[in-house]
Amino acid sequence: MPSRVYESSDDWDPLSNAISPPPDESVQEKEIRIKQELEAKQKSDAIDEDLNRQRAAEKKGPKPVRVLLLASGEGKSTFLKFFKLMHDPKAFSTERASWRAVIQLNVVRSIHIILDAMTHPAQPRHDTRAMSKDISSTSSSPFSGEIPLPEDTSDIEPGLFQIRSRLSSLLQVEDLLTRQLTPKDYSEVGTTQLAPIHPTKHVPTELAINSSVPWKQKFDRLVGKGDTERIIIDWDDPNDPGKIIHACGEDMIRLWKHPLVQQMLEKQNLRLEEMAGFFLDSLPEITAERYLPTDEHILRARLKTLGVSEHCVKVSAGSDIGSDWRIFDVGGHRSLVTAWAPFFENNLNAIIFLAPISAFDQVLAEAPKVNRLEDSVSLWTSIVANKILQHTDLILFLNKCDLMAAKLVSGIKLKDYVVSYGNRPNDFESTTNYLRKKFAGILKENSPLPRTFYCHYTSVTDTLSTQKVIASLKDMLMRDSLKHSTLLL
Ligand SMILES: Nc1nc2c(ncn2[C@@H]2O[C@H](COP(=O)(O)OP(=O)(O)OP(=O)(O)O)[C@@H](O)[C@H]2O)c(=O)[nH]1
Ligand SMILES: [Mg+2]
Repeated sequence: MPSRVYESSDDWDPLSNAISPPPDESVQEKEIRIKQELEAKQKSDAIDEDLNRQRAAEKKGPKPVRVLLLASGEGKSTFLKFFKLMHDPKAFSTERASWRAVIQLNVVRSIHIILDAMTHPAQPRHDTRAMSKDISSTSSSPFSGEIPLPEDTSDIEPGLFQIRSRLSSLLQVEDLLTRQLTPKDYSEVGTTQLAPIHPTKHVPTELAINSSVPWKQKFDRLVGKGDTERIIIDWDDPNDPGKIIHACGEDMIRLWKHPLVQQMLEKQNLRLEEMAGFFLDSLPEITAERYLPTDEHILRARLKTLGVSEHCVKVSAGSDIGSDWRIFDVGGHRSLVTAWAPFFENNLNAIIFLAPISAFDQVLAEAPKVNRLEDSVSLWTSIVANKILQHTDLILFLNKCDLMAAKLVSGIKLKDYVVSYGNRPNDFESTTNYLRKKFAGILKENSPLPRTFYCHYTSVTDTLSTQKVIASLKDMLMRDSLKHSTLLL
C-alpha cells in the first residue's frame, strides 16, 4: 500500500507548492523571508551581470585559450597552482595564509596515521593485492574521538607511549582547522567534507572542498598587505592552530624519526612519503613558531577538490592572441570526470591528461579493487575514443616521475603489477618508455580521427621541470590558438 496518496487536480502545482510561504508564517518570519529572497536575487543578478560582461568581452577581444585538466589520479590542482604561480605570483602570494592551514591539516593527518598504525600494529596495508582483500570495512576516523590504546603493546617502548599521549592534543587541531576551512556562510554539506582516502582500516579521512566555494576568503582577515605585499598573520590570535602545532613540534619530529616507528610503518607497508600532502620531512619548518609556507610547500599542499572550477589566468606572451587562459579543474569522483568532459565539446583548445605512473602498485581510494594505473589507462581510452572531443588536442602528462624513480630504485617491480611488462629492465627509462608506448598505442587505436600524440614526463611538484613543460605547452597552444583564429577570420 502506498504511504502517501496525491490527489490528481489540475490546480495542483508541486513547484508553487514547494516555494509558497508556510500558511502559519508570522510577520517577523515574513520579513526575514523577504529579506533573504531579496539578497538571493541580488547575488544571482550580480553573477548574471558578471557572466554577461565576460561574454561580451570574449566576443570583442581575442579568444581565450581553454584547457581542461583531467586525471584519474592526482596532480590537476598542483599543476594549476604552479601555472598561477608562474603567471600571477602576487595573487598566489596572498593565498599563503589559506594554504598554511591546509598544510597544517596535512601534517596532523600524517601524524594520526602513524598513531593509528601504533594502535593496530599487526595489520599490513598499502600493498595493492593485500589491500584488495582488506576492503570490507571502512575507516572510522580516529580524529573524531580519543586515540584508542594499541591492540598489541609488546613492540612499543614507554618513551613512544608518552609521545603518543602528548600528541593527542592534535585532535583539537584537526577539528579547528576543518572548521576554519569551511566558510561560515556555506552549509557544511557539499562544501567541506571528510572524504575517505584510503580503503584500508584505520586510515583517517581526507578533507575535500567544493571548488565553487570561496574557502580562501575565510583567511582574508588573517592577511594584511603592506606596501611590499608582505603577508601579515595575526600571530597573537589565541585560536591559531599553529600554537598547538608548535608546542607539539618536537614530539612530532621524535615520533617520525623514531627507528621503531619507521620499522613499524615498513612492516605495515605504510608509505607515507607517497601519500598526498606528505610534509613530515619538513616538520622543523612547519612547526616553527611563525610558520609561513614557501611556494614549494604550497605546491605540495593537498586539498581534494570536488566539482568543476574555472580559473582565469593572464599569460604574457608578446601577442594578444591567447594571452587570456581559462583552465578548468575537474575534481571529484572518477565517474564524474567522464561525465563532465562532453560539456566542453568543441570549446577546448586542449585537454591535459595526467596519469600518475608511480601508482602502478596502488589501488583507488574510492574503488579499492581497481589498480590506479589500470584506471588511468581506462579513463585515457574513454577520453581518446570520445567522439565529442575528437577535435580537441590531447596532451598526456606521465606524472609523478619523481615517485616512480624512487619506487623502482627501492626494488618494487613493474612486472609484478603489469604482467605484460615481462622481463624488461626495471629501470626508469625502460619502464616509462614502455608506458608511453602503451598510451600512444591506445590513442592510435581508439581516436575517431588521427591525432598527434603529445606526451611529457612530469613531476608537477618540481618547479624547474614543470616550468619547461609549461613553456613548451604555451608555445604549442598559442600557435594552435593563432591558427584557429586565423582560420576563422
Ligand atoms: N611527489 C609528487 N607529488 C605529486 C605530484 N603530482 C601531485 N602530487 C601530490 O599529490 C597530491 C594531490 O595532488 P592534487 O593536485 O591535489 O590532485 P588533484 O588531481 O587535484 O586531485 P582531486 O582534487 O582529488 O581531483 C598533492 O599533495 C601533490 O603534492 C608529482 O608529480 N610528484
Ligand atoms: Mg584537485
